Amino acid sequence: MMLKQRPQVASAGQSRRATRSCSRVVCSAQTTMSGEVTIRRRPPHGLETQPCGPHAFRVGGLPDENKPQNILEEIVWWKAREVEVMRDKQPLALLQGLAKKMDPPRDFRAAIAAKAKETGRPGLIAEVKKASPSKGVIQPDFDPVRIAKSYEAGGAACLSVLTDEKFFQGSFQNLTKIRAAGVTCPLLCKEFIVEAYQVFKARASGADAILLIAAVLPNADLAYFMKAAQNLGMTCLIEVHTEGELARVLELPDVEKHLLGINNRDLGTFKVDLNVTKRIMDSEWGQQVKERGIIMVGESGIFTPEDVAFVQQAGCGAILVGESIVKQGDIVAGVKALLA
Ligand SMILES: O=P(O)(O)OC[C@@H](O)[C@@H](O)c1c[nH]c2ccccc12
Repeated sequence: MMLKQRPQVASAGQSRRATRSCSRVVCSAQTTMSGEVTIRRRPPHGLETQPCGPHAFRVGGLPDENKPQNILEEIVWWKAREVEVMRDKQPLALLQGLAKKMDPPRDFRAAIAAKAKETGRPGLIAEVKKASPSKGVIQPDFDPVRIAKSYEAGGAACLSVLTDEKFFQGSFQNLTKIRAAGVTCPLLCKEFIVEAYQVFKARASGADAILLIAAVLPNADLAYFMKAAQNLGMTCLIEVHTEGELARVLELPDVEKHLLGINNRDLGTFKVDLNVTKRIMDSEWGQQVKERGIIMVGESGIFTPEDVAFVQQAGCGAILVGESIVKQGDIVAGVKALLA
């Protein structure tokens, strides 16, 4: 099959100008087509200038460009520090040893494909989610193991477990606990991965799959983390939010062996719009996803069976759902109703 050309990517000079002219918001028109990474991995004047990490020391009075442009950038800057601290407590060599001793990972992609085939509906990745930066606490009565078991009983194909502590009130221990409780669904480690260290941490905590965010990671990093995950037997869910990002990630080697996802939530503005999935799947890049048989996951803002039908119609073979099911009194019934 002929691979079509990627949309024009703005030159480095153009994109620097664009970043400066819209400092605090993500420039949707610009990023929709280019697919270039606009998230900066470090504050321009260094991590010591940020209120992140365990060190109270902080340089004040610096220019605005040293403030994160949106929540995603703030999270990524925090992660840089968090990983340093984790590495001090648990060196990589130790983690690699632990990862080796784990039971082999389960096939995340196959579980989704099998469930979709069995039910004729998109395979559900049900998210164990206590809180989020946009909604605050979603489920105050948060028992991760009870929630995970209910998701499985309700018919989820796979589970997603948020491990970020600061912004989502999750933890790696939740992942470990859910795995130890005998849940058989494959587990996705929902983390903001910026270092290979976190890939090993995910596997050592019992994950079968990891999330990689195209808005944060250029293709060289995505390819590297995909290799690291593959070497450990894990699958990747590569998340995009624009046509340009999709065009870019479709060039990654072996991408068919993994999953792609479209996040309906703009992580710059928190706006959720299911039409993002429809628009991207209707583009020539969405067409390519269908032709190459890649499983696309519709992510975020899915509340009703009509929403499920809408993203299925758009071409999604799977859905990633948190809020609408985690806040149900009867989670088993809630999952069944969503998939009805
Ligand atoms: O709670 P919702 O709207 O159903 O969304 C779930 C999931 O898609 C969302 O939590 C998510 C999608 N991509 C992410 C990346 C990081 C953190 C969280 C996410």
